Amino acid sequence: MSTNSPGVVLGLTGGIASGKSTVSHYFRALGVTVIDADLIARKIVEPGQPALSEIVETFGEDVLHRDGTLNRTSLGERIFQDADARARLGTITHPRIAQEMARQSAAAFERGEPWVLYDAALIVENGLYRAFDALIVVACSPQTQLQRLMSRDDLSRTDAQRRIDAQMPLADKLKVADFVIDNDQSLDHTQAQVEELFSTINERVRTGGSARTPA
Ligand SMILES: CC(C)(COP(=O)(O)OP(=O)(O)OC[C@H]1O[C@@H](n2cnc3c(N)ncnc32)[C@H](O)[C@@H]1O)[C@@H](O)C(=O)NCCC(=O)NCCS
Ligand SMILES: Nc1ncnc2c1ncn2[C@@H]1O[C@H](COP(=O)(O)OP(=O)(O)OP(=O)(O)O)[C@@H](O)[C@H]1O
Repeated sequence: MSTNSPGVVLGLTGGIASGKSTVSHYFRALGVTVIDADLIARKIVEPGQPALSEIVETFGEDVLHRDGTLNRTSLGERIFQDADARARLGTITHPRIAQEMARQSAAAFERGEPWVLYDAALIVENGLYRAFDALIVVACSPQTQLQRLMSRDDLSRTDAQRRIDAQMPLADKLKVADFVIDNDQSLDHTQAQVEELFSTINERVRTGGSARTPA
């Protein structure tokens, strides 16, 4: 997800179900272009796409529905409990996701937008945080994360915990954060933080061409 871009690109990350999409929604409402890795990850595995053929070669026909679409539950069961399988899937999907994210950010800069946001769960895991002008980490307590994941995706405690454990602990992501959004409280509380951060970023980009805290 290296950006190499002419404009300012911020990363937005955090653990599964920590609230990245929720935060993205509030940034979008303020007019920010948010480039969503999960959405792109879905598009690149549509029937006919080369990534889907590579997934079938690697994981077998069991990861397909009868109609030829990807069985996400089946692939999820394989990869969330097996680090090697996750790595193999990443070699198929991540370069393609990165390429499409770069294409979308270039289009936003062509339109004259001063900065864009990349929403992706694995920015820190993949060592890509240095490629961003600044990194926003969405945080909530482990209990909140587990409860929200179980209820959103209708998962058992064991399956939800397995998905959480497939990612780096929040504490490690916080170490490399430039900005933290606390999403352990109400949605209003989160929205207010996004609005304040939006002003801070705009001001820094306008005056310094970067979103980081000036040295
Ligand atoms: C395994 C798949 C099919 C499961 O699909 P499912 O619909 O159940 O989940 P969804 O795509 O909505 O992902 C939900 C969340 O799971 C987490 N997640 C997804 N892939 C991974 C992974 N390889 N490692 C760790 N966490 C992951 C992320 O927090 C993501 O936001 C899907 O997640 C996938 O294709 N993953 C590979 C692409 C990828 O790495 N995506 C992460 C964004 S870069
Ligand atoms: N502050 C909040 N209060 C109550 N519910 C919330 C709050 N923030 C998020 N949620 C809910 O928690 C769930 C997870 O949030 P969200 O989908 O935004 O997380 P995410 O980080 O984008 O997840 P993923 O990593 O799977 O893409 C959703 O059902 C969402 O509606």
